[in-house]
Amino acid sequence: MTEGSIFDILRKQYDNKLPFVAYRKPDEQKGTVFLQDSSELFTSEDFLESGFIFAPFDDRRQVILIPEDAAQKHIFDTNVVETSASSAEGKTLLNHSSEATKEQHVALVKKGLEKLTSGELDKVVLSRKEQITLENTDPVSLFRELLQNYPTAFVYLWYHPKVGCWLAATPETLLKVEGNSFKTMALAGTQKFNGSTDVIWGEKEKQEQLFVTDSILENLERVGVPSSGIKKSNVYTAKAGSLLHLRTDISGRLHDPKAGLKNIISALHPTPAVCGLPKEKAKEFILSEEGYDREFYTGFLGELNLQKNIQRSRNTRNVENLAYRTVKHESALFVNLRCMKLEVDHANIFVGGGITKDSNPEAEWEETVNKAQTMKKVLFK
Ligand SMILES: C=C(O[C@@H]1C=C(C(=O)O)C=C[C@H]1O)C(=O)O
Repeated sequence: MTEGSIFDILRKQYDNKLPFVAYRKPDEQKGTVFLQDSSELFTSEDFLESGFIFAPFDDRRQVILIPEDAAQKHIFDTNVVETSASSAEGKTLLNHSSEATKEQHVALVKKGLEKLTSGELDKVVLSRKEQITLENTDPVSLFRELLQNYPTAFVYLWYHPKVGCWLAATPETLLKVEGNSFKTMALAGTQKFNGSTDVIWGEKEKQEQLFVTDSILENLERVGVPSSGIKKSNVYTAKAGSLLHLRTDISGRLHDPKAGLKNIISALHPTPAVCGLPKEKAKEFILSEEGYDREFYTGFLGELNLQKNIQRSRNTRNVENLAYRTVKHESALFVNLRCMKLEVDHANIFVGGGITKDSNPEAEWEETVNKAQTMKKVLFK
């Protein structure tokens, strides 16, 4: 499939109000498209189906599924994606955030700080929604811009006529499962990228990232993945667009991957990278105090139980093995960050940050302003 035609097909699907998703995984050249053949709203409860899932922050709400057997699948080459207009790189972006929004966010952070200093919470991720007025926005063109600007992110365009249209370039993996091995990451702590990844991190950032790592390890153990079977990288600095984060890679093995997917997802989601600690108390605070609906922001999305044929290695000594193919199931789920929801005449950008007792409300506001640039870069070009 040539890239020119795939974007035309996406536009047609969108104009026909039929569900679809187009995405490209981090650092990959190939993108994938699922085009659903009806406007039915499918859901997943146990994560046993195969397809592409789209899950909200609040895990009591329904998870949307594009089932593999109700969709056409295409692979396309993102390497040749050229955008017609000039690149957004280096443009001065308008800051549409009003003082009122700033005051509101700073007040929310201060409220969070009260719970942190009293010891009720150890960490809480607080966020806001920013509305940007748009004219004649073509989601497919925005998707192309995202592909070009963020090669190391998971970039997607997702649409369902009964739910809405979402795009993102997210740096965060929730869970990758291949056969019986899994990978996840603890990503938290933010600073602006100023030309080098060799930077110094403050105690606040180190602490908030450590909360995420420790909580992931504890929760995995709780669902039967012993810490002895888990590998953990050193903490390192990871670049995401014009931001830097602290990151730890975590990997291990599952006993029964397909049956255990629901278990492991509920152990991870929402991690303290997007919710807080203790999890339920932080979630309660977010739902009652943020004052808006996160919807799918800080939820997760991606490939669910897709079949992959694996040809056995040619190096094997047993020549008979060459005839075998093993079938493995793979899931690749990402946290929905650096995202926006497109409406008829505006976009909603969703941004937040982790608050600990050492947070400075003004600095937390600035962090959300910086995070909003990831989407603004493709909106204001
Ligand atoms: C909540 C967001 O990002 C998360 C919060 C971070 C932080 O608090 O430093 C960093 C990366 C993400 O885990 C967001 O982008 O909106």
